[in-house]
Amino acid sequence: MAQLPSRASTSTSNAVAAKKPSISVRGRCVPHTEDSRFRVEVGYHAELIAVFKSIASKNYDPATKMWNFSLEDYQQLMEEAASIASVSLRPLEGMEVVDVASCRPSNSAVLGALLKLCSGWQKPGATLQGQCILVSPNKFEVDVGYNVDVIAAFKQMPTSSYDMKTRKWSFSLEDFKKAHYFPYPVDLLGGIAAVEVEPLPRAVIQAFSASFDGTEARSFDVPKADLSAIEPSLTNSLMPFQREGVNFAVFKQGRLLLADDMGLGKTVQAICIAAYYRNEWPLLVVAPSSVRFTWAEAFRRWLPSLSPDCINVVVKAKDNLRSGLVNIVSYDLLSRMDKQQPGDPFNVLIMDESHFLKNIKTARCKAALPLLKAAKRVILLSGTPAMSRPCELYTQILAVRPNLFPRYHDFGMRYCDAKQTNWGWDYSGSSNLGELKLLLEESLMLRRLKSEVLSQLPAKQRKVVTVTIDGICARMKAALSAAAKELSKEHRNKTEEKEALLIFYNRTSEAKLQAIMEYITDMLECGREKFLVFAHHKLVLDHISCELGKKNVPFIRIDGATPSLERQQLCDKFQNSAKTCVAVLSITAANMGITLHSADLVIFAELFWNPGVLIQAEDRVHRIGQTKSVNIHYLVAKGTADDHLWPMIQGKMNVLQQVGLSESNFSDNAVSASFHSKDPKQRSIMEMFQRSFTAEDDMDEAMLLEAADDWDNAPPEDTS
Ligand SMILES: Nc1ncnc2c1ncn2[C@@H]1O[C@H](COP(=O)(O)OP(=O)(O)OP(=O)(O)O)[C@@H](O)[C@H]1O
Repeated sequence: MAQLPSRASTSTSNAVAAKKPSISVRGRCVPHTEDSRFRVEVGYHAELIAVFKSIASKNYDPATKMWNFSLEDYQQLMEEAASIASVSLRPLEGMEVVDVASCRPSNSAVLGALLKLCSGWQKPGATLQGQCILVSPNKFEVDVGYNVDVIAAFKQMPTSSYDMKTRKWSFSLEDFKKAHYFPYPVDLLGGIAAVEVEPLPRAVIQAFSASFDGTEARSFDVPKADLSAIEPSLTNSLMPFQREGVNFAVFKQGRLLLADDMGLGKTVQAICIAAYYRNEWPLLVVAPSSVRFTWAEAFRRWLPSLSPDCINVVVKAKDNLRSGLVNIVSYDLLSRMDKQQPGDPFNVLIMDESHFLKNIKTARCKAALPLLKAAKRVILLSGTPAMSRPCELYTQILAVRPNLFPRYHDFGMRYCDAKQTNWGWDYSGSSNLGELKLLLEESLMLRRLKSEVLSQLPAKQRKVVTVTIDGICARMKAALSAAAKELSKEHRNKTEEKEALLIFYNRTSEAKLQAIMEYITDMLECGREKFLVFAHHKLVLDHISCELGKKNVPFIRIDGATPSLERQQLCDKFQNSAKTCVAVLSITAANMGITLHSADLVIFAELFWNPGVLIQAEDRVHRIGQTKSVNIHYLVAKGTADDHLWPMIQGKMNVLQQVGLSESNFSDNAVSASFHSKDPKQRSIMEMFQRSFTAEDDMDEAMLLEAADDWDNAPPEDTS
């Protein structure tokens, strides 16, 4: 049996002395040629480079192979460098010395040693593997199988506690310092050859350094920002939670992911945060193309002192991206303006609907990343930062805190349940979601739910309405069952499988046309004054519009073909005219950036595979200003692709809920149970749906949308 250190032998001084990290890289800060800058003369060290890259004012000089920075960032750089145990930087002469010891009394040694544990903990011969997981801001758990030596080691920890229910041991972070207890359990277990315990990730240790230390202010003690320089008409309009949002942003030095629920006023908060940094403008707002003009309108409303001439909405790729004090551009246009980008960096950047950045391989993300890297203030906005799974958060984390997870693989291993497959690594899963939620909230994300901050906002009621397709003609029935049969076959490859799914989805839209219109007619006849109808296929949108026209029902329609400028006018018409009672909306083109809360009913004529998009669409009515209880009706037809889409939506939603990114629960509806098919053949189709639509979602979406367009452009089939 391995010899365990006795409690007496782990007195603080001995343990720390024994574990004192050795410094492998020494460097120094010296004044740079340019005024108000300094450079760091130091040899190569990967972690230190990651710190350098995270500093807003960084600049690399290829001639000298040295990094230089603005003096404004001196304190931040020295503090971050101090947390790397093996690095020592001599302070800048003549500058106020950053007394790391006084910043983090006794913490830096502990922290440095903890960070050192993040590498080299693997034991190739270990037969029992475990993992440390953060379970609250000051507590972590060790998830490891039974081993008598491990239990003995755990019992030596002063704060250890055993949960009989979960059968897990947990320990306090803060007591590391308080109890002068060192080393960490991973080290304590170091002597047990058969056991390997993965420590907390480096990002967690850095983000929660205050908890190890217990002296620094934690983010819930966010100080009140001084907003006196901002025009009072704006600051006085802020609701208390919005004011807290601005405080948080200033506390985080203007770098954050504001992930408030849809409709909580992220726009006004972002404008106020940007206004706080007004002396660093020009400002760039990157938004989906459909909401560019809504942004311009919001600046005029909230910052009336800003001359309208200063607002530049970019509409063509050859327009000047930098001609205004406030510049607004769409993601797609930005990716076509690459040539213009080498210019002065934008110091202040707002990225609306930042989940648009979820795939690093897309042109829009590639175009945005250099701007994000160069910007000093990065304000990301999204009510749904991840639409279906944690890997979608990575680029947003990288944009706000580049040094938290410089390597995607590390993030993937920890939070995406990364698995090696024949085709490479698969990061589409999820793991340690509780820890990820804590980490995001501590380091970069602020998310408030409507239920928390708007007690007066009425509830949202969801209902699954089973519609029948019994009335469809025999030919269509045959086509639908052929599509279902085709899907249940063995497929040679994923492309074939997806094609079969698409055909089934498209056939479903045709089959539902009649039932959808019957339901809408019922709603009109039973006196529903105003409601939204969302659909995905053009065929369905056209059918609804045409039938409403025949019935002389005034309606508006917003789809992918509606010009951005017209969208706001149509919304105003719907909001202000009592006569306009239906809004016919495309799920993909009208799910964001618009307010239609004069209605209190939303009907989904079709389902969509991405639950984030559905929730966004629902929240066009469930937002500030809504006074009535909101009803959402999902029309689901048995015997169609809906049987499979609905359980898939529920599954994805559960993952988002665990990471705190959705309070919406699609599974609490009693009706939903009936959509889990018991037929083993159908079940396998459902699994196929899940498989096909979980990997490479972007590709799927593009492919699906394209396929749906092709389908829509084909002559409609007889629906009688
Ligand atoms: N402090 C405020 N005073 C008055 N109206 C407000 C305030 N904050 C927000 N609103 C209004 O609430 C509505 C929702 O705000 P906004 O569109 O900014 O929400 P959001 O969080 O960006 O939503 P989404 O994520 O859906 O885009 C808008 O009509 C906005 O004008």
